[in-house]
Amino acid sequence: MAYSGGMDSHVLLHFLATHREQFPQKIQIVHVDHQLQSQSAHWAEHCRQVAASLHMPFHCLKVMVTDINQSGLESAARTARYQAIDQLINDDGVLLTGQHLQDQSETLMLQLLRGAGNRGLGAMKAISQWQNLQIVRPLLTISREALLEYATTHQLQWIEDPSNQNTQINRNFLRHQIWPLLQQRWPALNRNLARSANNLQESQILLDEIAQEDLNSVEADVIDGSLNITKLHMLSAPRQRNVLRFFIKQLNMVLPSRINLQRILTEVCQAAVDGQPQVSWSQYIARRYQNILYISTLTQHPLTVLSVNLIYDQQPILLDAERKIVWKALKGKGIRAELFRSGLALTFRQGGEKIQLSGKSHHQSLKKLFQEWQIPVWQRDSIPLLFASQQLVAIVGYACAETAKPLSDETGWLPVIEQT
Ligand SMILES: Nc1ncnc2c1ncn2[C@@H]1O[C@H](COP(=O)(O)OP(=O)(O)OP(=O)(O)O)[C@@H](O)[C@H]1O
Repeated sequence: MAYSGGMDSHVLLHFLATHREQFPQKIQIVHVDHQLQSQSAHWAEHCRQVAASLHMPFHCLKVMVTDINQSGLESAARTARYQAIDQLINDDGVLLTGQHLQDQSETLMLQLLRGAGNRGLGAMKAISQWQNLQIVRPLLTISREALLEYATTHQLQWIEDPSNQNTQINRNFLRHQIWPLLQQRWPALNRNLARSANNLQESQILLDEIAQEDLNSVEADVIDGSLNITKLHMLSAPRQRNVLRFFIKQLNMVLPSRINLQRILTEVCQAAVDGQPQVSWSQYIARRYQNILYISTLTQHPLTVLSVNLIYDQQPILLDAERKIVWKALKGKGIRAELFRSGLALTFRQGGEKIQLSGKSHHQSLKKLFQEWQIPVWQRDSIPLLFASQQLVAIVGYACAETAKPLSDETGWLPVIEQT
């Protein structure tokens, strides 16, 4: 469980420690030292002592908080914290955190103030996923007053982080300046707002169910990051936006702003078929090739493979951070073993390449083949090519040459691209 040293997570820690025999899994305590304040090492020590006094296993992880400009300090610290904890927890472990009812209602209000859509307004889920990390929030329906009562009854000693008083931070401004006033008028404020968040979470489930159906109808392919634009246009405008957002989330990408989402739908999807419109956001890009919308990560094409001069065996070859070439042994197909003896050269398109494809009697230009296979223009330069004695013998992932083929009862080697 994530223990900041603050009151809420201290209550959770104390409850878990005093009821540990009721939990089948072993509970461990993790504190993250963000190193953002001068006292942070003292807090870490305080947390270690509290955990030791309750005989709980304790880990302290030090992190560097970066990328503050884009997301704000609170969010950058959270990302660094989750990344560090994710490294610590096993695949079957879950992380318990101490957010409570007021945290939930404040989150809803903060999302409302930034003009969030349905998903953001659903605020925090009792069980959610951050990359591979499963996060459980057992206190989400419990009021801060009830937690304070527990902490006082058990004489807990917690840390008051001075930055919690800084009303330059939006959440603190709401908490200290706005909430007391609202609560005077609406004593059930937190429960009511949390109920709204729950209702919105439920609406989101329905929207996701619709998006899931629509994903099939637009022939979305998560491996390629592609979908069919004609099919997309058969949906109503809100459904187009809904399915596109859902798809981008499935690709594990940051969602574009509403404006950029709309630009994808108008500028990219409605452009002339031969146009090359694109919209980029964060490190992602949406492009169109013919009738297909492609959404991908903007990667610099690394030419590291050029350091692999010649290939003599069927070992996997690392192309870049995401791709490798592996060899599939097949009877009568691919590249015959003998060609490896003098070495295969691996490179990318330079222009003017020709190949006689397996089963064909004539040569065709690579450019024509790429067009015929409808390979998006921007992907063409990153398709690995294999040469044997200056002759193109394989367009990796697509086809091999007739001249490289083994005899029908001989084993050949088919180069295939896999994710690393
Ligand atoms: N430095 C940290 N180390 C470990 N867990 C943390 C840390 N900061 C926050 N958390 C976890 O995230 C939850 C929410 O964080 P938030 O910043 O809202 O709380 P806090 O005011 O710092 O602490 P608390 O919620 O314990 O009073 C905490 O309850 C705790 O479980």
